[in-house]
Formats: sequence, C-alpha cells, structure tokens
Amino acid sequence: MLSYLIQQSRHLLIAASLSSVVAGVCSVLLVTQINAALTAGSAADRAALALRFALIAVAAMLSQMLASVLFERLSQRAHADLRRFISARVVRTDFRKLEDIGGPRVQSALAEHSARVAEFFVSFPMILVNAIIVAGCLAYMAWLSWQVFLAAVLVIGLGSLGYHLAHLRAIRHLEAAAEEQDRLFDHFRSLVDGAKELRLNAAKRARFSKDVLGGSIETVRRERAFGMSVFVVSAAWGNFLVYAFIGLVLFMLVGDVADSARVMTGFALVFVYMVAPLEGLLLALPRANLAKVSGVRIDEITRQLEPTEADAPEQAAAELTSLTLQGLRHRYYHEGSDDLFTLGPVDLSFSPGQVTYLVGGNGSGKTSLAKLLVGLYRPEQGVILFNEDVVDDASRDRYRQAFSAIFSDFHLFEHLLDGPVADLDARGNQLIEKLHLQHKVQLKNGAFTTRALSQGQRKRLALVVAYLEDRPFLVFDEWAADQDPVFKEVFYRELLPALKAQGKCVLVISHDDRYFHLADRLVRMENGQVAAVEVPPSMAAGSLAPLRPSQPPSEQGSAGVAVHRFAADGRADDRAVA
Ligand SMILES: Nc1ncnc2c1ncn2[C@@H]1O[C@H](COP(=O)(O)OP(=O)(O)OP(=O)(O)O)[C@@H](O)[C@H]1O
Repeated sequence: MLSYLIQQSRHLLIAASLSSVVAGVCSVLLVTQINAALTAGSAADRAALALRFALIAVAAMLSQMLASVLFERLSQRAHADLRRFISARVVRTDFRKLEDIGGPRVQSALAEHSARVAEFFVSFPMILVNAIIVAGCLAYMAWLSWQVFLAAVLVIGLGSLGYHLAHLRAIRHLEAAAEEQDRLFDHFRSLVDGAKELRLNAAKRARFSKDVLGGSIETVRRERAFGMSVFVVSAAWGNFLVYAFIGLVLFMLVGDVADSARVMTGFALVFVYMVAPLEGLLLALPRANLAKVSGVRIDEITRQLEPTEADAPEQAAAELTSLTLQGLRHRYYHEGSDDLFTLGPVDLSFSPGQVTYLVGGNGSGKTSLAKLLVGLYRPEQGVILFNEDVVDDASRDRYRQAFSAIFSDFHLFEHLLDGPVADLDARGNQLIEKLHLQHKVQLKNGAFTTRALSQGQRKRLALVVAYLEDRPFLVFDEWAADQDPVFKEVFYRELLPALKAQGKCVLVISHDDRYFHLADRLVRMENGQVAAVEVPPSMAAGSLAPLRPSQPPSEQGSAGVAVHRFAADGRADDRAVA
C-alpha cells in the first residue's frame, strides 16, 4: 500500500525529499562551519566564515520549510487517495464478500489505518533529514579521523542489530493491536446501534462496557503500548551507545590521533549535534512501522474487496421481457457452527405485469432468494436468463439495473442521486403526497428535507425512491410489515395492482396471509427450497396463463415442485404439475 501511494505522488515526493536532503546537508555544513569558527586562528578568518554561515542557515531554514509543507501536502493527499481507493473498492466489490468482511473492518481501514499510513508521510521528512544529518556527521568524522570513524561504524552496527531484534518483537504486538482494532470498531458500532438495549439493561451495559468494549480497548492499548515501548527502549539503547561512543572517543581513542585538539573539538561538537537527530530518527522509525502494519492491513482488506464484475454504464436502461432462474443455488457457510445453509436449486420464471408473493417461515431463504434474483449474489450453480441472455460477471451489474428493491434492512439515502433534480422533486413530492407524508417531509433539490421519521414512514420514502427509479422489476422484502392496517390495504390492494397495470414485474416477500389471494402466484419456501408454487383461483380463471407442458420447469420449482391452484374455498387444490 505504501509503495502504491509513493508511486501515486512520486513527483511531490521527489521534490519534498530533495528539499529534505538540502535541509540535512545544510545542517551538517553548519556544524562544520561552527567547528571551523571555533578553531579559526584570527578574527579576520572568523569574519569570512560569518557570511557563509548566514547563507547556509537561511538555506537550511528555507529548505526545511519547503520540505515540511510538501510532506504535509503529501500526507493529506495520501489520506485522501487511500479513502478514495478503499471506498471505490467497497462500492464495486461483490456484495456477498462485503457481507462477509463486515462494516467494522472496512471502517477501521477507512478511519484508523489510512490515518496511520498518511502519518508516515509527515514523519518521513524527519526520518530523511535526521538520517542525512547522521550520515553527514559520520562522513565529517571520517574526514577528521578514519580510526575513530571505524569505531563509530562498529557502534552503529551493534546498535542496529539490537534495534532490529527489538523491531521483530515489536511488530508482532503492533500487528495483534491492528487485528484487535477491527473488532473494536465492531464494538463502537454496537455502542450506537445497541444504544436502546444498553440503556434498558444495566447489567448488560456494565458487562459490555467492562468486558467486551473495555476488554478490546485494553487489548489494543496493551499490545500497542508494548510494541511501541520496545521501540522506545531500543531507541534509548541506541542513545546510550552514542554516549558510550563519545566517552570512548574523548577519553581513549583521540589521544593517539595527530592534531588531537582540533579532532576532539570536532568530535565533541559533532556528537552533541548528532544526538538529537539520532534520537529523532530512532523515535520516528516506530511510526513508520505502525504505518507499515496499517498498510499491510489495508492491503489485506482491499485484496478481499477486489472487484470481479464489469461496471454497468451509467443510466443503463434495462427492459425486461422475460426472466428465468434455472437451477440456481447459493450456500452460506457458518464458520462458528461449521454448518451450511443451502438455498436451491431454484427454478422460477418471471414476466412483466406479474405479481409474485414469496412466502414461508423465518429463515426459509426468502431474502436470500431475492438477493440472488436481483444479482446481489453470484449463483454458485445454475444460471439466470435475462431476456433469454445468460447473466455473467460481465453483465451482472447491468442486469441489476433492472431492479428496484426495498430490503427489510434498506438504507434511505438523503439524496436521490438519480436524474435531473427539478423533475425529480416535482414527481417525488406528488408521490409523497399520495403516501400521506407531505406534512412531514418534502423533496428539495433532489434531497429529502428530513429522514427523522418512523420506520414505516421511512419505508414509504423508500417506496418513493423505487417509484422514481422506474425500473421494470420491483422487489419488496416485508415492506408492509411496518405499515398500519390502512396503509397495508393501500399497498396490497392499490399500489401493487397499479404497478402490475404499468407492466412491472413485482416480487413481494410477505407474511400477511390475509392478502395472499391477491397474488398472481404464490411461491412457498421451506428450508431453502421452493416447496410449492400456488396460483390463486382468480388467476386460475384467466389472467395468468396456465402452465403448459412446453413451459420451462421454472414454474414447477425445483425437482418438480407441485403447482397448486386454490380451491374456491381457499384450500389448495393439488393439480400438480410434477
Ligand atoms: N449474511 C448471511 N451470512 C450467513 N448466513 C446467512 C446470511 N443471511 C442469511 N443466512 C442464512 O440463510 C438462512 C435464510 O435466511 P433468509 O434471510 O434468506 O431467510 P428469510 O426467509 O428471509 O427469513 P425471515 O422471514 O426471517 O426474513 C438463515 O437461516 C441463515 O442461516
């Protein structure tokens, strides 16, 4: 991930790095000038050094300013790039994968991990400038005395080895912290989503705060604190080695060197000057490591979010003439209990102007079938034929544009994001009036004036959105469950027939058995299978074409599911087509 970002902003990075190099070099030159001034023979020599010193100081200041500003820009750009990159992946990835990965991990990547990676760019100039100062000081030392320089290299090698060993240990803890942090984001979500439950149950609240959320916060704190402490301790070890080296040079090594007074002053000055950058370097490296760990985490998440489908062109109008599901199957694997829920194989076909009710017990697979039907899930087996064409990865996104769906966990966007605003406002407000919400909410500039409404009212707004989208196939997943009896009547007796009259194909997932007789067709689900396809008597009389032997097995459900017709008294009459 870091290399991707570096690639993205390489020009800015090169400019910022060059400024840092200039700043670092200027700093080292300043030390050499100070040493020269301290050991200058006459006042005239010192005066000659003054102008050079001033010029270098100004150059150091300007280059440092430039480097800092550029790196700050880089950091902000990296943050924005990461957010864009991750959200683009999230928007385009396979829906089932997204369900599996879960919101908290994505949020953790978007919020915390991307911030840490961006921070790297702010600490980078510090690392670069300090590294240059340290390297420059070492070079100056080598020029002063190569014997002492060799000793310095030995000490630095020893320090680096200790640092590397500590690094390996620390990184394990930082990775554990990053992993726990994904769970922590899940708990943060529960804080808000479960606010009602937590307030109603003091014992649950206390346990959640102390054990679950508290435990997770504590684990992140402990792991990160340990990891960072190892780095800080190893930085102090590095510092100690520097002072040990200063002692070694001043009291033991320099004595044997020619021109020892000049060399000793030079070394003392260089060391004192070098300690702060060295410390800064050793402290900045852990931040870079944190960024690396976060980068790896983002990589892992985004790799799983790799898009597998081609994007549909915007406004991809999809007319529907026929839709057939053939042997469609999907499975959920539940890791915790090691069991499998199998949906299908399902055979069904749909045509325009047909209202199908999908009914069955809780967990029988109705919503999953609807997700397969609208192309949110890729079938593990079987095919969908849309207007006789097979739907595949290349055409699935385009296929999805034929549907408007209101699932029971629907999301109502503030903006409609669909078509010219003025036109939408006018049409939308008419619909809002029809749904008796005109005193509560309006559409203005393509956005709802409020979404602070009851669940049933928000579902009515979702219906407005679905109407405005004007797609050929509408799916309602227990839409009427939150409506009052009067509006249920309106939904089943007026809205659905009106959609049918417009030639829309409608799938209604419902538990409202008092309205089942209004369906053109009733598909019953049991334990992931289509158990029966029933046709109410009014339909049997004419408007829905009776099944003919030449029709695909679709209408029969899977494996020759019985198709019943309701008897006049409401009992199912087994005129099976098996
Ligand atoms: N996201 C998921 N991950 C794993 N398993 C799932 C998921 N969604 C559903 N399932 C499994 O699929 C089964 C069917 O769920 P589904 O939501 O399709 O049923 P349903 O008939 O719509 O139920 P309800 O009437 O309660 O809404 C569930 O029992 C569950 O085992």
